[in-house]
Amino acid sequence: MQALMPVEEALRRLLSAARPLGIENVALDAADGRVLAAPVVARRTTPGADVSAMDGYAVRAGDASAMAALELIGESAAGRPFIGRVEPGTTVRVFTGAVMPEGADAVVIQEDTQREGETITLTQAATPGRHIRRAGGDFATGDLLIAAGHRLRARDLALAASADIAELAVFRRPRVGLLSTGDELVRPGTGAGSHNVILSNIYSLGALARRAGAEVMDLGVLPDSMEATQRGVHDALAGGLDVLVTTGGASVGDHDLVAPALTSQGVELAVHKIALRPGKPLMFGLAPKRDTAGGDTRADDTRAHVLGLPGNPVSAHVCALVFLVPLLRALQGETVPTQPVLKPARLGADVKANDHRMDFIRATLAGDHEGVPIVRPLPVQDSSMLSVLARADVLLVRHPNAPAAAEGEPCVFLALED
Ligand SMILES: Nc1nc2c(c(=O)[nH]1)N[C@H]1C(S)=C(S)[C@@H](COP(=O)(O)OP(=O)(O)OC[C@H]3O[C@@H](n4cnc5c(N)ncnc54)[C@H](O)[C@@H]3O)O[C@H]1N2
Ligand code: MOO
Repeated sequence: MQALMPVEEALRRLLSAARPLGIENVALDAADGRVLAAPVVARRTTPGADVSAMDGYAVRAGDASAMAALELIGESAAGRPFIGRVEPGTTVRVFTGAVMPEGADAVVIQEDTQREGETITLTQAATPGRHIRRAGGDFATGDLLIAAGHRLRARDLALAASADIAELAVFRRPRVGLLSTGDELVRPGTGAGSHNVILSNIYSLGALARRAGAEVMDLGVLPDSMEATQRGVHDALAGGLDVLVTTGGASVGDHDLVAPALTSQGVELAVHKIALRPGKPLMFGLAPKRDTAGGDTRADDTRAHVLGLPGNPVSAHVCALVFLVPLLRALQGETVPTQPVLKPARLGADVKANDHRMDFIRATLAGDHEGVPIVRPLPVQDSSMLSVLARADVLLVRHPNAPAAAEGEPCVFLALED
């Protein structure tokens, strides 16, 4: 029997071929979830001046003891500073965010004062520097705020905006095509016969790919003929994709035509069959260079990445989590670990010794053992059963040839959702 390639080696080959795609500028409100291609550097100092942090009165701390009576000489509001100076014995009304008037070095909050006409009596003494936000306290012009390679979150967008930046340079979204194969497949909602299987993989793979930042296209279902599979692969590769994902037809049966069809279209398979359960028949290769003479002026790498996934829905999902999502992240310039990110847990049941395939076992996560979560395998592990996958919280990961382990022993798991 041919030795199967370890998962780590397959991932290494997949990621070593992935270069970040081109760069585009997008407005802030379109940048959520995109990966920065250039660092965000502050274009201003914030706050731009010393400002009040509270509604109250700007005073000179030296003459603002408790029960001091000060003459009110003006007002400073956010965006409308006071022109003038706080001299001894005087005060200026300030509001939150207002520039501190010259001469003042403290703010007494409104609740600690009494006002009678233009006389402000302090019921609390002022403390120097109290309730003042210093100029540049948040950041200063030229500060590095966010490094390139970072996936932007909601708060990063607000930070960039506050630094006077309206557009960000981000890596282009990968264009992913999903090509399904199998005579038996019909679309959901169309009343299929018992001999049919409902097309489901594109929905899980499409959602995972979109969440990982990709643009996803459904390229339809191919019948089980060599000619149709070759033509389908050819047409898909001609469509300017960055990643082509096929599902089904990956194994060794008479109808498993994807590997020969890919090879016939010039795809060099760097990975074919790996030591993974579920997901043994996985394939990965690079398509031939695209002919850019036909008007395709993109500057980035023109070789599409091709992932051939098994048809079994759980196998396809696990392969997408372990291979497709990291590939999409790498194509967007994110730093990606070359191994699945596994978290520690304790076993909630005995498990038997593993064979040579790395095993991703559908499992629940419940309770904890001294703060470490407890993982319990679900009783049925058939790679066709989506109800079991949906019921699972995590995938318990068993390394190749791991010995039997008892309830309570340490183990590791892969999260099913980010
Ligand atoms: N003799 C052997 N048989 C099999 C082997 C093997 O090594 N030797 N490997 C098994 C393993 S492991 C897997 S996984 C499957 C993978 O098979 P294929 O990738 O060729 O998948 P298909 O045969 O096309 O389909 C399997 C199963 O999944 C259903 N399917 C396919 N596409 C979809 C889709 N888009 N949505 C929902 N369901 C889909 C299909 O109808 C089949 O029921 O091979 C084992 N066999
Ligand atoms: O690898 Mo298959 O995916 O075990 O069912």
